[in-house]
Amino acid sequence: MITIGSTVLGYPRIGPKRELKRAVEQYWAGKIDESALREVARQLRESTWTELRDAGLDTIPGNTFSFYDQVLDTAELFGVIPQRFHDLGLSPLDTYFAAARGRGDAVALELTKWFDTNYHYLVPELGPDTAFRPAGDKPIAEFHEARELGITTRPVLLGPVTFLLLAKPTAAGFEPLALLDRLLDVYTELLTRLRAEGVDWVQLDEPAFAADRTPAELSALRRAYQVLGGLSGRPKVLVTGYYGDLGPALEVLATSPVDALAVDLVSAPDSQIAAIPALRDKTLVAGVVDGRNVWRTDLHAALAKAASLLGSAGHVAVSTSSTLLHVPYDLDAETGLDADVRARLAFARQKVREVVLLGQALRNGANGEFADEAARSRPTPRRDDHVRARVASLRPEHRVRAPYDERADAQRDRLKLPQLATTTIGSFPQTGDIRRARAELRAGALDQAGYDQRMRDEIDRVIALQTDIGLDVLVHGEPERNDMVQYFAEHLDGFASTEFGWVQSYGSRCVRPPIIHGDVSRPAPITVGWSAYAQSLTSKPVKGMLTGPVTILAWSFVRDDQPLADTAAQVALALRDEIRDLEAAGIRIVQVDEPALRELLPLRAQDQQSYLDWSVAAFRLATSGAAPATQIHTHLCYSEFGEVIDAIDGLDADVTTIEAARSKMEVLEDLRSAGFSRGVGPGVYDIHSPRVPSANEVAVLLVEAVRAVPGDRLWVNPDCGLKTRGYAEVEPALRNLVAATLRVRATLT
Ligand SMILES: Nc1nc2c(c(=O)[nH]1)N[C@@H](CNc1ccc(C(=O)N[C@@H](CCC(=O)N[C@@H](CCC(=O)N[C@@H](CCC(=O)O)C(=O)O)C(=O)O)C(=O)O)cc1)CN2
Ligand code: MET
Ligand SMILES: [Zn+2]
Repeated sequence: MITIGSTVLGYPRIGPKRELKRAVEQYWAGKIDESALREVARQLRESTWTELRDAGLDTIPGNTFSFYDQVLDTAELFGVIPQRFHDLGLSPLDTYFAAARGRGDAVALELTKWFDTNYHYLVPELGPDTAFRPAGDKPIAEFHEARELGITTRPVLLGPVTFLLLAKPTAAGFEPLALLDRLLDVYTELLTRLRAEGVDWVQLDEPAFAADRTPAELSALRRAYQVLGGLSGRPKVLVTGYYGDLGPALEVLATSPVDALAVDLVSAPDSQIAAIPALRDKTLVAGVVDGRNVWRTDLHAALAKAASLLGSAGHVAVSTSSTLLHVPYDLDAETGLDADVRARLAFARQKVREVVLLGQALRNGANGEFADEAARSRPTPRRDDHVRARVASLRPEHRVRAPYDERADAQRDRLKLPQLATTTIGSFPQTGDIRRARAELRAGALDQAGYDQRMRDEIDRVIALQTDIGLDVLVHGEPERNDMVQYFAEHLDGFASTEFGWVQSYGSRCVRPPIIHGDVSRPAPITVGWSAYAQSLTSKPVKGMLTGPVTILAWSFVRDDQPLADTAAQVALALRDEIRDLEAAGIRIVQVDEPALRELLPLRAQDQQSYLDWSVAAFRLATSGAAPATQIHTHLCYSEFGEVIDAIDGLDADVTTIEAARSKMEVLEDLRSAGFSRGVGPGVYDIHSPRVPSANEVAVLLVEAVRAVPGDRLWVNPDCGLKTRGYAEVEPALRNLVAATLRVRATLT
């Protein structure tokens, strides 16, 4: 019998030194050709497979590589890249990239959050006329490519039901799930072909079932795996449902004719496994090594967890709780980490070793290597008694500001802003010059004073440009920030930053999530010097710019020895002090960004209220020390916010700027029905696209917005920061934004 043994459910693919990011961006820039790009990709796959084999895993996932995104790969595989991209007449690879990034009038597929992670996928567009066809052979080609190296892989595919649930309908009222039978036909064809090519096992990922699902969706799952499990001449099928508890889907899958199920025992330790007799015929892949965080596994506890399944399943294998896509490659690449912090960490490569040790121990009992690794010391997190005492002494009044009306009056008198005040979200383009300056500082080719001067020069330029364009509330442009979370992490105690800990966020864009390993405090002001410098250049208000506590947690690896709420309160106190210092330096408006507020929302409704309670409380703790005359803004993006609209109201920010351009201002209706009565800035410029909106387009959106929000509470701004764009687009777009505002403002009384 072919058993799974020890395995991982997926692996990073951007390259240990971001080789794929660099190659793809060079290809887009016309600096390398397709064959050079494909060679980089091939080498990355080869080194991944060889590394996983040499580490001693029993089975190795295949098809985990992607040039951009695995959901887009699936759409391509089944021939449903929308026609507008084929009409461009490009090569298959360029058609694929056009769908990812847009080209000319062919607007890109929508990019959206992947479950509760900081990864973003491209949303397939499906309609009643969608016809699937087996259009690609990526999983098959990569299977052969590995086999030629003597390595047998288990191709990983996105499961059919999750694929449909992630898609968006092209016609109102259409449910992509109605396409299930058509889609199962092409999956049937693919599985049959994979078997014929020699594939023993395939993995079908159904993470959509870690969230609440309707009875209709659960029966679609049942139907899908009755059909696929019932095929003759198919590979063995492993179905995964990671990022949480499978809930009722576990029984559905257990009673379907598939061979193996992977369960996430890290996020959902109390799963109902023992109560499901049907699992006795199946292989259970026990996800006991955390695939989403960077802490070393407690090997004894993990082994006990896996062993406890032995009576419930026909066979037990050991694995990660999810794909390893969300963790960095290799702890050994880091040379600057504190030894006590390092001793608590495991990145992808170290997690593979943990899985191997656990697999061996489950089969043959713990060996010496297992015992050594399990016994290796695990230093306790750094304690800061001052911070702990401060958090313990918090009272409800530390989370309440003066009533909004009172604040609004004080702010109106102090700021004297026009109706439809114009502003931007904070960052201006991160040019090659800015990044090079930072790289030179790191390399020692530029000293701190020289670096600071380059940043001040950039702030001079950005303030002058905004003044010339005629914006009302200015920003300093955030040139000094490598990333809106990492930058704060580098200036707070209790955080560690990595040098090479890159994790894919979308396409070629990566982040280095910081690690919150101990109690958090602020040794010195962080942003005050930059904001005060920018304010010294202009009489218009310059917004102070901070990242909020929820987003800092969401985009970091967070200690798991205390509730997130406690860590959030510590971060919030540091921000509260920063706001006080900004006020003292003459800053009149402070924006506290919370783009990840929606992202961290738990997948299951039963867990959501307690999350919303602590996250809103953390934001209020951060901001409520501000004087009534200080205007607090917040900014939200990258999600549909309808579901959390009450929480947004609960933030009690004076002004909320929110992504809206692509959804044609739908959020205004959500805000209105929630009785939201403070300032709002629905984005009128889609910064995710290189397209420059015309003044007319912006005016149309504004005319709609003034119907919903009175002019003195309506703000005009782009959807998000401008850091990923170039000046060639940003400058005309902002000029059009201001022109449109002046036009619409003139129509107001
Ligand atoms: N953490 C986080 N998550 C987020 C967002 C975000 O802004 N931050 N935004 C949303 C969308 N996600 C995004 C994620 C990444 C980027 C992004 O632009 N990332 C940059 C890296 C940003 C960075 O860390 N820059 C560093 C390092 C830059 C770099 O690559 N330097 C070169 C050298 C510089 C040169 O010579 O050009 C090198 O190290 O080789 C810096 O500026 O210092 C990239 O992948 O290109 C944008 C959006 C949601 N999630
Ligand atoms: C992803 S939200 C970004 C907010 C930040 N202030 C910026 O403008 O870049
Ligand atoms: Zn944003």
